[in-house]
Amino acid sequence: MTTLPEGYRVVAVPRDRKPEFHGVDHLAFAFEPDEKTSEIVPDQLEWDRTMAVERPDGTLAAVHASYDFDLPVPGGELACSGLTWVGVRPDERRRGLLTAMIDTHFTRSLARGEAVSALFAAEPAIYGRFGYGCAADDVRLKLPRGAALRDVVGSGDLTVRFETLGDEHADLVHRLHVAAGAGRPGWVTRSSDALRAGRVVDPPAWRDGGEPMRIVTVHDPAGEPRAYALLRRKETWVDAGPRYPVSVREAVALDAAGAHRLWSFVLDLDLTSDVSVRMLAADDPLLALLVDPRGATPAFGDNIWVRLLDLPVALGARRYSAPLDVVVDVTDTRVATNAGRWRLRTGGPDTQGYPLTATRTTDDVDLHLDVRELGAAYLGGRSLDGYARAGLVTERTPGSVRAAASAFAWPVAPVCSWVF
Ligand SMILES: CC(=O)SCCNC(=O)CCNC(=O)[C@H](O)C(C)(C)COP(=O)(O)OP(=O)(O)OC[C@H]1O[C@@H](n2cnc3c(N)ncnc32)[C@H](O)[C@@H]1OP(=O)(O)O
Repeated sequence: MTTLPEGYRVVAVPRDRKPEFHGVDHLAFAFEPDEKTSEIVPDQLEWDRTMAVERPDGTLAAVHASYDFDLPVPGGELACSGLTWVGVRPDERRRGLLTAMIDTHFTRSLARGEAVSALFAAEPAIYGRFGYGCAADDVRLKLPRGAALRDVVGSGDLTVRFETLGDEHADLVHRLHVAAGAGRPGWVTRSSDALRAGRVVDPPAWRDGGEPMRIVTVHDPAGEPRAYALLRRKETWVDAGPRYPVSVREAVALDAAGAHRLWSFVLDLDLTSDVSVRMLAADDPLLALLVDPRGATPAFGDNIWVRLLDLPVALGARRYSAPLDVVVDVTDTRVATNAGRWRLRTGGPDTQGYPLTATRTTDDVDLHLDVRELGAAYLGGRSLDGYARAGLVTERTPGSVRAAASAFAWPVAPVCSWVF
């Protein structure tokens, strides 16, 4: 049932309505790109996945879009609808427009065979009500210049290049990004040429007084790239001398030696005082290598949010860390086909872990939970046991929460390294 005001309707937005689509987003997010920025930044939207709410007079009141992604999950991956560009005109807020768009998004995603949706939340209070669970934390650091790292064998054999980031780096960045994230749940890669190109653009308006974006690449003795960081320094002088901050947009490494060489270089740039980096996995090698992690003032924030749209397909697409046989009673107020009792039973393990089948059942319930908590636990980085302690998962059969928590947990921490 639509929540829209009378006369409003959800419509698809073709590319020739791009200025109107962008116009709503500019009002919602309070920005207006200059001409040069619009020229430089590629159009990353997929125009068969752009939707809006149209007012009775034919103008647009709200927009959203999605990307066609493959979401890496523990031991596998599956088709995922990456919700993005959600915006409602300020004078149309709190009239149910987002709610209507979410229902459209779910219906269209399911029709395309996308069993999950994922997003980054502009504000964390928005999406839980729609069944999205925050499935990963990321770590943010502010490292003092010269922060010491533990030794890694082979780091000294690697060489570093420092260049201005340009279109010519798009391929290298994409290749290393894909390879470095192999096996990491949540590590969505840039799935189109436009998204790949968008990662290496740097319009002057984005620089906030800093230098153009640079790229540090680390190479093995054969010249093959092993790691990169995209970063910007900002010229800053105080009475005591230079205090340039360094801001890292993204840093990935294929192995420990690459990570060590990369960070050794980035942490030792002349004139600088500190290095800020965001969106690291909770088990990123940098955190293990730091001699004084406390000195890096670690903070964490919500990273990727996941929504199960087709429960049996989604749960069947990943692997599990331990055998499991439980009956869960799932509440889902928006996708009725997910709600109710499911038996989750694993089969014999393969090389990735234990496969699982979710089947309808009328057997007694072992535990109750909402689809939001299932989404949060889906990538293996959030504990169902922790949610039970918070009263968000209810155990009927003693031991069932612990069993489910052990099975859903995964040894590699989930994270997505970029906001889509
Ligand atoms: C994936 C992404 O793209 S994230 C980007 C999201 N966009 C933005 O933050 C841009 C600025 N904000 C907006 O455009 C809008 O305010 C939106 C999209 C956040 C919400 O759109 P609305 O049409 O106002 O939402 P809608 O009226 O459907 O609200 C549904 C419910 O969510 C609640 N809600 C909506 N936005 C928020 C919020 N930012 N914080 C807390 N609650 C919220 C509403 O109060 C309402 O609650 P209720 O059902 O208890 O009454």
